[in-house]
Amino acid sequence: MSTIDVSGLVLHRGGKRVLHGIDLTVTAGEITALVGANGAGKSSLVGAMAGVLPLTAGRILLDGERIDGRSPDSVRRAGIAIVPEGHRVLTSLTVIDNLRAAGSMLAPAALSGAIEEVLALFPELVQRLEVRGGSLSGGQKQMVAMGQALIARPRFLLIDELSLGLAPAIVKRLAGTLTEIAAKGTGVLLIEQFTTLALSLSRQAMVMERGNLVFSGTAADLSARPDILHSAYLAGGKGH
Ligand SMILES: Nc1ncnc2c1ncn2[C@@H]1O[C@H](COP(=O)(O)OP(=O)(O)OP(=O)(O)O)[C@@H](O)[C@H]1O
Repeated sequence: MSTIDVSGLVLHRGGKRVLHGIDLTVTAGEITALVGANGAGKSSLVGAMAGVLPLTAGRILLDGERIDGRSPDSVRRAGIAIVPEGHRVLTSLTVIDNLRAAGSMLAPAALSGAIEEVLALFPELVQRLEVRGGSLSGGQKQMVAMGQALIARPRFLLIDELSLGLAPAIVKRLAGTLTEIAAKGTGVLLIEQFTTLALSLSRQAMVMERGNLVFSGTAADLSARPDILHSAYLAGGKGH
């Protein structure tokens, strides 16, 4: 079974220690939820796993091979793609050019096959291929952002906030696709502010509090422990 294994991950940002020794495993073919208050360190963790933020200490293994210290591009080529917070797309490029740009490392035949696969997941985009990114709705932007991450057929997808700023109907629709992506074998690490949604989609779940993991187990076990979530969100100072 394909896995990402993080151990002893310590990270500093702006001279401040923000992750204090994280151990976790993300497994292919399922969704793992990562929840916690604002500032708990979720984005920092995902940034470190994607090669964007350099570790102070610790290791990140992809199928047993070390990937920490590699560039974001190299991590991506190894099979880990990130959907950054805020459903960012290239606003002046059309939808099709956003997808082409994300797949520029692929040979032309592979690229058109990969674009077809993305459009099969997000058929709403078919009618909007020539629309500029900046003119899309938030939900459509998130589809493009997810499509960009999926274009290189990653083994793992790290999603920093699926639902932020999106209408509930769109979130539900995107959640369905996420389940489909995981069922096809991709491992998904899902940061999500709506814990009920995150836990309903996930098999495993983790809770972060002030740079530490304070829970790691099944989503079902966490759902039965509202005290853990309550205290994690209070610790952040901004209740959810
Ligand atoms: N660019 C940065 N430079 C310095 N410190 C940062 C930077 N970004 C975040 N931090 C700090 O890192 C810590 C973790 O923040 P991080 O954004 O990873 O948390 P988060 O759980 O993802 O929260 P959010 O949901 O608000 O994104 C916080 O103390 C934050 O102030």
